[in-house]
Amino acid sequence: MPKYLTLISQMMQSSLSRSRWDYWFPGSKLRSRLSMTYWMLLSCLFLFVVKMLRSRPDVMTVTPWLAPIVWDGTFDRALLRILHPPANISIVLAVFGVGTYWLFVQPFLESAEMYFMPGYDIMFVVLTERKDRSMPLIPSHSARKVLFLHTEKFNGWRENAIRRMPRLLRLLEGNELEHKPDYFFTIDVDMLFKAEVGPEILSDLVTFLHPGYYKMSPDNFPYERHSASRASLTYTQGTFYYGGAFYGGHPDTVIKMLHHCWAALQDDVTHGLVAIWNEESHLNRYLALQHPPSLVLSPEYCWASDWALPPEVRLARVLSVAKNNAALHAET
Ligand SMILES: CC(=O)N[C@H]1[C@@H](OP(=O)(O)OP(=O)(O)OC[C@H]2O[C@@H](n3ccc(=O)[nH]c3=O)[C@H](O)[C@@H]2O)O[C@H](CO)[C@H](O)[C@@H]1O
Ligand SMILES: [Mn+2]
Repeated sequence: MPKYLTLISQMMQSSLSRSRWDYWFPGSKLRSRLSMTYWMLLSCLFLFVVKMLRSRPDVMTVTPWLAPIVWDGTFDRALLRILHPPANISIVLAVFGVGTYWLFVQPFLESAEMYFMPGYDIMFVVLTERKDRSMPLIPSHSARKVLFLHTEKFNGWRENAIRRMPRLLRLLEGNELEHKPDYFFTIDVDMLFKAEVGPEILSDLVTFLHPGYYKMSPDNFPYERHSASRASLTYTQGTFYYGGAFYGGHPDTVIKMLHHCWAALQDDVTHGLVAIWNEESHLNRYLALQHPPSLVLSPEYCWASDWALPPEVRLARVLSVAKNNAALHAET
C-alpha cells in the first residue's frame, strides 16, 4: 500500500477510536444533551456569581466556596417565591424559653408572626419547662400554629443554652412533630424580627455572620484555640465567625450537624473542657472544617439593638434584645 494511503487509514482509525467520553456516554444524542446541560449550568453559575458580586460591591456577597452571603439588595424575593412556592413548603421555627427567658417568648412570637416568612406554612415550636403557658402569643386569626413542648430546666444559663442541641435532636428525630418539615430553623428567643425574613434564607445549611466579627480577620475570631478541645481551630483555619443564635436548613442536614457538635461537646466535657463560646464554638468548627454552609446570612439577620447601623448594614431584619445578663442568669 502506498505510504500516503496508510497514513489516511491510520488517521481515520484514530478519529473513529472511542474517546473516554464515548466510552461513558455512548450515543451521540445523549452526549450532546449532557454537554449542553453542563455548559448551561456552568453559564448560570457564572452569571449568578457575577450578579451577586455586582449587586453589592461594598460587601462580600459570595463565599470562597460559592455560597451566597445574603445582604439587602442581593436577592429578588418575587423570583425566590417562584423557586420556593409557599404552598408547597412547610417550615418549623423552634425557640427555647426556659427559666427567666420565658419573658421573651410573647414579644418574640408577635414579631415572628409579622415578619418571619410571610405566606409560608409555619409552625412555631416553643420549648419550655413551664406548665402555665397562658398568654395571647399570636393573634387567633393567624394561620400559624404554636406548639408548646416540654423541656427540662437545667441548673444555670450555660447548661440551658447548650442543652438545646440534644433537645432539638429529640424534636427532629422523635415523633413530636406530625411530619418532618421541609425546612427547620432555630433561633435565640431574645430576638425581635423587625423586617421581612423570607425565602432568601431557604437552603440546605444556613447560618449567619456574627455582627461583632464580620469585618475582622480570622486570626481575631473568638474560635476555641486550645488544641485539646474538639472545637479548636488553628490561626490558619476558618473563614468566617458564625453566631450560634440562628441556624437551620434541611432537617437531615441540621440533624447531622447537631449530632456531630453535641458528641464533640460531650467529649470535651468528659475531658473537663468547655469551649470558649460553648456550642457556638463547636458549630464554628463544624462549619469551618466539616461542612461549609450552603448559604450565609449577613449580620442584618442578627444585629444588636444597641449598636448603630454602619453604612453596609442597610437595615436590621432581626435584632437581639439588649438584656441584663447578670439579672437574667442569676435566677435561671
Ligand atoms: C447572638 C448569639 O450568637 N448568641 C449566642 C451567644 O450568647 P447569648 O448571650 O445570645 O445567649 P442567650 O443568653 O440568649 O442564650 C441562648 C438561648 O438559649 C435559651 N436559654 C438560655 C438560657 C436559659 O436559662 N434559658 C433559655 O431559654 C434562650 O432561647 C436564649 O436566647 O452564645 C451562646 C453560647 O452558648 C449561644 O450560642 C447564643 O446563641
Ligand atoms: Mn441570645
